[in-house]
Order: sequence, then structure tokens, then C-alpha cells
Amino acid sequence: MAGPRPVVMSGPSGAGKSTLLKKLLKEFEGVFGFSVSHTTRSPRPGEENGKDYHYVTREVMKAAIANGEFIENAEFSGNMYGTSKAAVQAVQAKNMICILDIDMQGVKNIKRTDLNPIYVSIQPPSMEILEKRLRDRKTESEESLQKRLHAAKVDMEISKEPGLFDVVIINDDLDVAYGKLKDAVLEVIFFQKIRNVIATFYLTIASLYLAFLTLYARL
Ligand SMILES: Nc1nc2c(ncn2[C@@H]2O[C@H](COP(=O)(O)OP(=O)(O)O)[C@@H](O)[C@H]2O)c(=O)[nH]1
Ligand SMILES: Nc1ncnc2c1ncn2[C@@H]1O[C@H](COP(=O)(O)OP(=O)(O)O)[C@@H](O)[C@H]1O
Repeated sequence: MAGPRPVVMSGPSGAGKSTLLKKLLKEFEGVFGFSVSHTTRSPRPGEENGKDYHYVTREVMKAAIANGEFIENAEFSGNMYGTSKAAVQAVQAKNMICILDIDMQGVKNIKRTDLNPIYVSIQPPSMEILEKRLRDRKTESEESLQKRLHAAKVDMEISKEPGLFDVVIINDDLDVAYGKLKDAVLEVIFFQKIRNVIATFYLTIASLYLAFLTLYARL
């Protein structure tokens, strides 16, 4: 796929993916753009339709998947989640680096596409800390929390698979983890800046050439 390499962030629910990627989107406004997924789960207080997720019914999501509108989709903790082609294209059309926040099934499915992202795994320091963070976040019912903890155990095991992720970050101290995330995506930022400089250079040359032609035609 053309354009800068996207960044895939994955890891157990509660590991800190949203917290870290929001920091990145804020510090590098205009450089990174978030791929807004579709989900059948209900919005949490403070979440916005079209910004955090596109909140849809199972019927709508299934129809869109059948229509070939999704790059990948998965069932997580009793809900459907998926990345639409339009979500990624919307970011890439703005010449921004696309960031995807997806689960392990999503990672495995994206690996079968031509998206070619950098794969970053965000992991909690321990299951105990993960559980505490999820409880303190106060977004889950006991049932949903248990499902997430179960999925987390599986995720933490699979993440050890060599070569699955380019970088694995243990999110213990937030600032340290954020520093590591920035290091991981630095290469993409660097090439994005070079691309922009080249694009500006060619645009300037083209404008000068047009101006010259207009002037020449008048003489
Ligand atoms: N495969 C896939 N997973 C997604 C997508 N969007 C979100 N997820 C994952 O779904 C899981 C649950 O997300 P969410 O309900 O927002 O809970 P949270 O991660 O605990 O904040 C997380 O692991 C997300 O990374 C998507 O488009 N595709
Ligand atoms: N390094 C950290 N130390 C302490 N709390 C954290 C840290 N990173 C994230 N949190 C908190 O843990 C909870 C889960 O983080 P969140 O970003 O929602 O995880 P995810 O998006 O992976 O589900 C949130 O309440 C967040 O404020």
C-alpha cells in the first residue's frame, strides 16, 4: 500500500494502548492519524461516535463485512471490532501516518494484507497490575472484566512468539513506555518528514515552471 508505513498497536485490554497513542497523537498532531474502527460495543462515557469508534449494530457490521468494506475484523469479549478500508484511507489521504489499535486476531489478519505496518505490542508489567488498572478504569462490568483478563493471558503468551512484533513495550512507568514508543516510531516519522520535504520541493518546482510558462506565453 502506498504512503507512509502504518503503526499497529496491540496488547491486552487495559495495557495502556489508548493512553499511549493519545499522547502520540497529541504530541505529533498532523503527523499521526487514528484509524477509527467499527465496533458493536456500546460507547463509554466520554467516547465519541466517529472519533473513538464508529458504533454500529451487529447487522450493519456483518453487512459491511460481507460487502468487502473491511481490511480485518474480529470478535473480542462478546463484541465485533473491525478496521474498514475507508478508516485507513481517510488517514492516508491526509498524508498522515495511520495508527491502528487492534487485538491479536487483528494483528494476525493484518499480517496477511499488504499494509506492511510496524507492529508494536504494549504489555502490562503483570496480570495483577493489569487487573488493578482495568478495575480502576471503571469501564467494565465484572463479566466483561473477566473476559478481558482471560483474553489478556492468551495475548501475553502469544506476544512472546518470535517475530510477531517489531517492538514489545512493557508499560510500567508511563513516561518510560511513551519514550520507547516514540523510539519505535521514529523511523516512520523520519521518512514521513523526508517525503514531505520532497513533495514540497516538487510542488515548488512545478509552481515555478507554471509561472514561467504563463509569463512566457504573455511575451
Ligand atoms: N481486530 C480488531 N481489534 C480491535 C479493533 N478496534 C479495537 N480493537 C481491539 O478490541 C479490544 C477491545 O477494545 P475496547 O472495547 O475499546 O477496550 P479497551 O481496549 O479495554 O479500551 C482491544 O484489544 C482493541 O485493541 C479493530 O478494528 N480490529
Ligand atoms: N503506565 C501506567 N501507569 C498507571 N496507569 C496507567 C498506565 N498506563 C495506562 N494506565 C491506566 O490504565 C488504564 C488502562 O489504560 P488504557 O489506555 O485504557 O488501556 P487500553 O487502551 O490498552 O485498554 C487507564 O485507566 C489508564 O489511565
